[in-house]
Amino acid sequence: MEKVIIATKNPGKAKEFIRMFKPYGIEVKTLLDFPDIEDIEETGQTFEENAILKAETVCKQFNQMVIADDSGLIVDALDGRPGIYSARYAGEEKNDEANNDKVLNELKAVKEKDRTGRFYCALALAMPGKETITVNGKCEGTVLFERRGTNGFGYDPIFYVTEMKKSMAELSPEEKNQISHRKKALQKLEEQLSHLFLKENE
Ligand SMILES: O=c1nc[nH]c2c1ncn2[C@H]1C[C@H](O)[C@@H](COP(=O)(O)OP(=O)(O)OP(=O)(O)O)O1
Ligand SMILES: [Mg+2]
Repeated sequence: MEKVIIATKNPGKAKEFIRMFKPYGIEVKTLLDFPDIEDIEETGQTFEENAILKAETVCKQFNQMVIADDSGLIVDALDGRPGIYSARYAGEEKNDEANNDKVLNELKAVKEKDRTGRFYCALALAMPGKETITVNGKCEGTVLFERRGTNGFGYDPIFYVTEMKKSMAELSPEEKNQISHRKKALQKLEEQLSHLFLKENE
C-alpha cells in the first residue's frame, strides 16, 4: 500500500491516523485535503454499516483504496447511547463540549461502579473491484464525573481508561495510539492484510 485516503472530516481522527501510518511510510490523505467532497449521510444502523457507507462512497469518487472510521462512545447506564449518534448527540452542529455536557448530565446520579462503557471503532477498507473489509476495536473504561486532561478530541476528557489509569485526554498522542479503539481496529486490519502493510526498515 503506497497511499490511502481516510474518509474523515474529523481533524482529531485525521491526526491519529497520520501518526499511526507513519511507521509504514504510507501516504495518508483525509477529506480535509479535499474540502469539495460533500458530507456523507450516516444512515446505517451500526458503526460497521456507516463505515462501509463512507469508505465505499469515497472509494467510488477517487477509484482508490479508502479507509473509513465510524466510532463513538457506548455507555452501559444509557443503554448504549450515545453510540452511533455520538457525533451529533447534543445537536446537529457536532459540538464536543455540548456532547460531553449532555453525557455528564445524564449520568449525574449514576454511581461510579455503574458508569462503565467503551469507545468503539469500526473501520472499513474499500478497494476498487474488491470486497470491502471491516474490522473493529474497543477500549474499555468508565465515564468520569468531570472533565480531565486536554489532549485528544471528542469524549476523551470524560473517559477514564481502565488499562492506563488516566483519562483519555490525559494520555499523550503516542500513549493513546497504543491502546485506543482506533489502534486496535487498525491492528486487526493489518493482521488481515499484512501483505499490504509493510513497515519501513524491516
Ligand atoms: O478516540 C476518540 N476520542 C473521543 N471521542 C471519540 C473518539 N472516537 C470517536 N469519538 C467520538 C467523536 C464523535 O462525537 C464520534 C464519532 O462520530 P463519527 O461519525 O465516527 O465521526 P465524525 O462525524 O466526527 O467524522 P467523520 O464521520 O467525518 O469521520 O465519536
Ligand atoms: Mg460522522
